[in-house]
Amino acid sequence: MLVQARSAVQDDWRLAQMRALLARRNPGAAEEPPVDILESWARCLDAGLDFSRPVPLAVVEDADLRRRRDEAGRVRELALVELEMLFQQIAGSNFLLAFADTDGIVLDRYADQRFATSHAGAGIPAGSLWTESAAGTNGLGTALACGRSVAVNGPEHFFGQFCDISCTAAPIRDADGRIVGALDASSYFDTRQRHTQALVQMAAAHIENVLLAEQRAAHLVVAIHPRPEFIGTLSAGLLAFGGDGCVSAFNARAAGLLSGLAVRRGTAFEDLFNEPFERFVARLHGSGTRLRDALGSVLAVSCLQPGGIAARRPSVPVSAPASTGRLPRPAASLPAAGEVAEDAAVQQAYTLAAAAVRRGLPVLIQGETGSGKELLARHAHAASGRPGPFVPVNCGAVPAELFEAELFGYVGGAFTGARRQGHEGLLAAAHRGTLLLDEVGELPLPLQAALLRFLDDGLLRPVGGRQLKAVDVQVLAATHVELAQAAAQGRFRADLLYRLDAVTVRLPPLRQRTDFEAAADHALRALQADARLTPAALRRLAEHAWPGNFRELRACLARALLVHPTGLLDAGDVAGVLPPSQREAPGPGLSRLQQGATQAVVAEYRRSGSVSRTARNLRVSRTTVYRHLREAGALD
Ligand SMILES: Nc1ncnc2c1ncn2[C@@H]1O[C@H](COP(=O)(O)OP(=O)(O)OP(=O)(O)O)[C@@H](O)[C@H]1O
Repeated sequence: MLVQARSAVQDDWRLAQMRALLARRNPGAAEEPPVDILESWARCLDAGLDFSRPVPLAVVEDADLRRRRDEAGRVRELALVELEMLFQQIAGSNFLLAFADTDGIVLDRYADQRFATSHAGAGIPAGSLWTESAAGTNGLGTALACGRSVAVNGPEHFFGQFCDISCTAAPIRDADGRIVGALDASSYFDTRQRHTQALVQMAAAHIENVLLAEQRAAHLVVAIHPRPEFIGTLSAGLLAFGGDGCVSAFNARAAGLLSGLAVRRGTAFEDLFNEPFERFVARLHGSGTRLRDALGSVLAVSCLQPGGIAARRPSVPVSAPASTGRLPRPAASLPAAGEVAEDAAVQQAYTLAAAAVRRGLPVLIQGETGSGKELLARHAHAASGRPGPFVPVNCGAVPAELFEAELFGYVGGAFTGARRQGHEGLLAAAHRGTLLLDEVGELPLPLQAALLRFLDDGLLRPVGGRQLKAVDVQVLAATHVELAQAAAQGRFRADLLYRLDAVTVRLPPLRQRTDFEAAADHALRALQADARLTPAALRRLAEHAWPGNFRELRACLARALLVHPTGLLDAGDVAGVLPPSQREAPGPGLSRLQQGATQAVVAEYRRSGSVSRTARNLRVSRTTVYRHLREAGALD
């Protein structure tokens, strides 16, 4: 395969050169370089690249980047959700994740703060071009060129300038088997992690499965695996069949599980399995169907999508997705009209929470009071597609001694004051739905143990009763305190924290949101449809720290409308209803609210690195930023 057109002698010579160079670059490496790397080096040499003369990284214009993002459409949407999931899984390990289109151009990147600002991380901006012919052997370019997942470790990069990073990338294919993009994870060579390649491959495989089902919506899609418990996981093979009984799409796992048989688009069902297609369809159940392949192996089969075939045969029910559920589901749920979510961090929180609940993972929602945690939880429930109800419970509002009975239910006469007929409890009420444990940090310690036990086995033990009851509940938890800190201080069980925070989403406080003006405008119009804030009033509101977030904002505006029923509010009008400490000129002995505002300004200044950016992001004047920075002694 390697440089087939050349003579064997030339090949040997070039191969020896490449091996020698790789060995010189990486003297510690004992192993022979992988064949994908050697082949890639050969392609780079054929393309006329010279490793001693690196070319500058090419970056497309903003307009081109925007057009490409639009064109990537659904694949990009799915890739962003996967990148967010990956980001959570490998967070903190100093890496960068990227999605690139088929031309090798990075459309989106997610990075650890540390890596993003490092020399290597800053070298992989959105819009940068990573084909082999432009950047030599590298994760994205090489995965796109060879059509397989690859890891390119440090010195295996063709150009020396990338030798301190490691990339692992996987191409994404659509239902027709065409490459439609690629995912990549890059980190410093010396801190690379072994499991990253598997995670990236799994993310790409999941996108491929969703594309297969969506692009063959009118076809029968089945999952196959030798062991029924693996149906519904990423190890299952997927096969789509058209009405003619021929394969119309398949994933790589299906080809692997049916190795030895000619799995191709167009192959007839009967060439793969020992049964006529029509008979198979007639007896196909949601799950638990068995099927013998043409080589005699028995497979468990489950119908994921009946397609048009169900219309002809109403006897084909769709199996319920397993809780590992990496199966196609509706698109991510973003807030509805009337709710404000233009801020990128907020949108990311919504998308991530939706992606997590579709996989049945617990989600921990972190955010200040009134920042919209419950609203986000309601959206996550809607996105999960679970048929049961959404049940919110405020862990701080129920007296500790009654909480166990509230949560797990009780049998009649279990304690003084108990109802005669007993009470089913909130977890039972949330069966097949979602339970939100709001202010979960307030959960009394003994109840934390009971909740942990429930999360482990899904069984309810009603107070005073003996009978266990199995329920299916998606648990979400919300908190305004840092639970990790509470766990370190022994106020919260660390093992419960690990169960609840499989995925953590953070809602930014109102003062850090880039959509603050829209939020204020929306809150005002919800109170009085024809009311309006002047630009000066908006600026004045943006200077306030809003420790109570949306709730405080609404209360302030309601007060302003009481005083000014005409509804046209100027800076002075809103200043008049802000808490007193916010109206005074700042002086020594700052109030808590002022301290909050100062902290917010300092945090944003440290994050963005400039006074102008801080002013723009927080929507306050540069003078205000300077004032707070001076107060905090944060100006050099
Ligand atoms: N993005 C938004 N757009 C418009 N209104 C919002 C938004 N987010 C929250 N709100 C409104 O703000 C109020 C508080 O929201 P929510 O109860 O979800 O906050 P929370 O973080 O759960 O509060 P707490 O910590 O006090 O429980 C609600 O009335 C909600 O409708």
